[in-house]
Amino acid sequence: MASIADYYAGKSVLITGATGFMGKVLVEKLLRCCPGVSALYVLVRPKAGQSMQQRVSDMMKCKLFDRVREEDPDFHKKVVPISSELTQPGLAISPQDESKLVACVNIVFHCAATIRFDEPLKHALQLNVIATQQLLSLAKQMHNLEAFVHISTAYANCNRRHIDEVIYPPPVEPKKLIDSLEWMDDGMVRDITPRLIGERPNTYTYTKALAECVVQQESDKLNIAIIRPSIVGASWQEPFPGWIDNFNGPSGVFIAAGKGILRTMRANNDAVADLIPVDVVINLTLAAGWYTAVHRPKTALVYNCTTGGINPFHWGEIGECGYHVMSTFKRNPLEQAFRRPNANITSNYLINQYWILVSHKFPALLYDLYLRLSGQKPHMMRIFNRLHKAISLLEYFSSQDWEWNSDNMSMLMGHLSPEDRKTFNFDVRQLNWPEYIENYCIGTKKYVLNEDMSDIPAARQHLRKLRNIRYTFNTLLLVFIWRVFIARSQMARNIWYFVVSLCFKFLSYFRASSTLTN
Ligand SMILES: CCCCC/C=C\C/C=C\CCCCCCCC(=O)SCCNC(=O)CCNC(=O)[C@H](O)C(C)(C)COP(=O)(O)OP(=O)(O)OC[C@H]1O[C@@H](n2cnc3c(N)ncnc32)[C@H](O)[C@@H]1OP(=O)(O)O
Ligand SMILES: NC(=O)C1=CN([C@@H]2O[C@H](COP(=O)(O)OP(=O)(O)OC[C@H]3O[C@@H](n4cnc5c(N)ncnc54)[C@H](OP(=O)(O)O)[C@@H]3O)[C@@H](O)[C@H]2O)C=CC1
Repeated sequence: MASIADYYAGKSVLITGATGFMGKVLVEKLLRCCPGVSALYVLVRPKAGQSMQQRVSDMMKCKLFDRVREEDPDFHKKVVPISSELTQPGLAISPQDESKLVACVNIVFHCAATIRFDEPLKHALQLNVIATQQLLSLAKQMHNLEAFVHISTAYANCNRRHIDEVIYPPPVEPKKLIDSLEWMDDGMVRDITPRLIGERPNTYTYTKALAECVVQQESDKLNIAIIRPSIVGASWQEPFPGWIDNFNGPSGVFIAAGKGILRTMRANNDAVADLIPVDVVINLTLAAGWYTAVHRPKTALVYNCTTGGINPFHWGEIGECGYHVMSTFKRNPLEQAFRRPNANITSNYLINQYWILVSHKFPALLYDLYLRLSGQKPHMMRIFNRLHKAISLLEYFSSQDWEWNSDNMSMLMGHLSPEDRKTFNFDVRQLNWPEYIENYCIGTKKYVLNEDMSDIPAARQHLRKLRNIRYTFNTLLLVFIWRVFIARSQMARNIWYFVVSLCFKFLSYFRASSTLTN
């Protein structure tokens, strides 16, 4: 049987969402590990004053492509940008481009989506569901299509605790919802959104569930695979450890903790933190494309691409006295930290609220006061308000536990040759979590914040300065408390002397007993 790279040789691949986090890794991996691939057609829209050609060419200049660039300097010639706005009728693809795609595409990878948790329902529906429907219509016209791979999310069915590799009945028939929302104005849609999404936390997971249903409706006409990754994080191994380029999911949280801004977050210490490295997801996706095209399963196969059932890692381990994240950021500090990194995880709502007040709001207020007094514009409270909004949207996922069946992942691994298992490794049993989290944190510093590792001594010096400021502040606070509350009242003074003499007695006792033992 042909290896995965052999299978992709000579094939034309269509990719949506190629400029996104996962799309980029998919493009890079295909070009590097399937050098025989004929062409990658990437559907891209112009954005922020840049043409789609410019965007794709800028994308391929980024560090992620360094390895493939070294191996084949002409790699970019295989990437063919196709202008497309997925929210428009016909995906806004020109008739010429459409004919080209219909004639030559062999495999489709549909990665594009809005992944925002606060997306208005109409827009999430337009992009995540209607665009998927339109892409499927285009795919059905393709003369040589062998596989259609749809990227969903493991949280599409987060209203369930146990999630099998099946497509569950949708919360509503997608067509009915599309027809109803068409005539409603934005205000009306906003009002009924909570009723519609029901037990799901946001429009993202809701529309991704509807998209799966839309994909299933075409499964008798196309060879379909659905990939459901959990929380996609930085790369584990490829093209190098720790590659990440955005603030989504845990990345923003790690950065905020590393900057000393985030001090507390609500999570269930015993719940599984189902992170999955992006390179694992992409390796599985490419292998699933190969398997779908070669084996042509009778029904659409769903792959829950998760780690919890195989190599579980828990929120408590991330926050274990802030062990991995905090120690990494203390050794490799982020530049211009607000405070020394020291974040804690708690499942208790009240304790979390207390720390938000004491460790977030109070320092922000003090800092803004300092900025005001020194004639600068205050901004810290605004940053904290944004942080609290983001955290409140993420806490749903860090406070609960899900159990995903990932039999199809194991089944697929069983079908790979030993060589393919190495090249397209998605065996997460080998993942060493502390090492992964350390590389992840360093990756946020290097690739998201674009900070230079050579500036670490200066950043450490800054942390030392912050520690001295804290010591000075605490001493001043103690003196203030003494002067205002203790020095003025005889009773408070007596209690104070009592506590101090008790401490002194304990100290003398321990010193004496340790001298005796020696
Ligand atoms: C140390 C203890 C840590 C313990 C806990 C650790 C981990 C976290 C816990 C939970 C993670 C759960 C994640 C569940 C994922 C479910 C899986 C999925 O299927 S989907 C993918 C996940 N999707 C997301 O993560 C998207 C979430 N984001 C949003 O929805 C929005 O960004 C928002 C949170 C609603 C904020 O929207 P807002 O309009 O306010 O901001 P923007 O997004 O437009 O950003 C504006 C600007 O700011 C930059 N930015 C964003 N976040 C940060 C940040 N944390 N720090 C600094 N800067 C940030 C952003 O890049 C934009 O910049 P620019 O304008 O230049 O592009
Ligand atoms: N990141 C994660 O943690 C997880 C992601 N997933 C799924 O993986 C897939 C990829 O996610 P990820 O890479 O993180 O997402 P990104 O937000 O990084 O990328 C989204 C991609 O979709 C494109 N896109 C968005 N709107 C349009 C539009 N109107 N027309 C054309 N293209 C558009 C974006 O293009 P542009 O650059 O022009 O904006 C971008 O290339 C999604 O389907 C998501 O649901 C699943 C589980 C977890």
